[in-house]
Parts: sequence; C-alpha cells; structure tokens
Amino acid sequence: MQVAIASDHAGVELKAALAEWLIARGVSLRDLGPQDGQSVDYPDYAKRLGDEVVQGRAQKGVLICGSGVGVSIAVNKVAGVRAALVSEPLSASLARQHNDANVICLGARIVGEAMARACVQAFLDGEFDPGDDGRHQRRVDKIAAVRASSTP
Ligand SMILES: O=C(CO)[C@H](O)[C@H](O)[C@H](O)COP(=O)(O)O
Repeated sequence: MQVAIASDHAGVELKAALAEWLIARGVSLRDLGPQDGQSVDYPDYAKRLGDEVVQGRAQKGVLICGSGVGVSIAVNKVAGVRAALVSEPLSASLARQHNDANVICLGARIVGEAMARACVQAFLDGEFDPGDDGRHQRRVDKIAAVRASSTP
C-alpha cells in the first residue's frame, strides 16, 4: 500500500516525525511537502494529497495543519476523498470501519507526536466493514450521492 503525507507550515515538524516513523516501519510513503516551515496555504497541499489518493498514486493519505480543520475542509472538496479529522485512535479506527475514510487529518497544535502516531496506526490498520446488512456501504454510497446531487 502506498501512503501519501502532506501538511502546511504548522504541520511540517509533525509530518517529518511521522514520515520518519512510518518509513522505519516499512511503509511506502510519498511526502508531498512542504519541506520547510515557510508559510504556505493549506488548500494547496490538501488538493495535492487529495489528487494523489483519488488518482490512485496512493491508497491512503495523512494531512496535517495547525488544527487539522483547514486541511479537512479543503481535502473533502476533492471528489472521491473521504477525510476524517481525528485526535484520538478510536475515531481513526471508526473512520476506516464505518466511513471507509481514505484520508485522516491531524492538528499539530492539538495532538502530540505519540497521539498522532496512534491515530495514524489505527487508520492504517483499520479495515472497512460494509456491515452485516450492508448499512455502512449504503451510507458511504450516499456520501458520494450527496456530492453528485449538490448544486453550487
Ligand atoms: O486551517 C487551520 C485552522 O483551521 C490550520 O490550523 C492552519 O494551519 C492555520 O490557520 C495556520 O495559521 P498561521 O497563523 O498561518 O500559522
């Protein structure tokens, strides 16, 4: 599985720490930047990562900004992205199990490195469960239908 990671300036240190940890654990990782702490605009990196996922160059993505809110709003505008903003591992796991999330968003000014690692681990380990009656799949399908039927 290919994993992509990106951030804005507020998330660049946490991104570097997570990237080092993931690579050490054998994860195939694409770091989409930025590479330094110069101020950037989070929608640019959110789009870059969202495109990477929906175009199939990565199967999952990790996005980081100061709060996680900006990147989560932005990346959920990319058709096919289901991004979850999380700050603890149960939500990260449920985002996979129930929502088939393909991106998680973290706030570097909200969570510490250990909690961020726990969230990423739960997200990468989690598997989508369509539900014994298909209810989770039906709801995920309805998310796509909401987008398809929305007018600007
Ligand atoms: O979008 C955000 C807030 O919801 C992110 O936390 C950004 O990282 C933050 O806005 C960046 O703020 P800065 O003052 O430019 O560092």
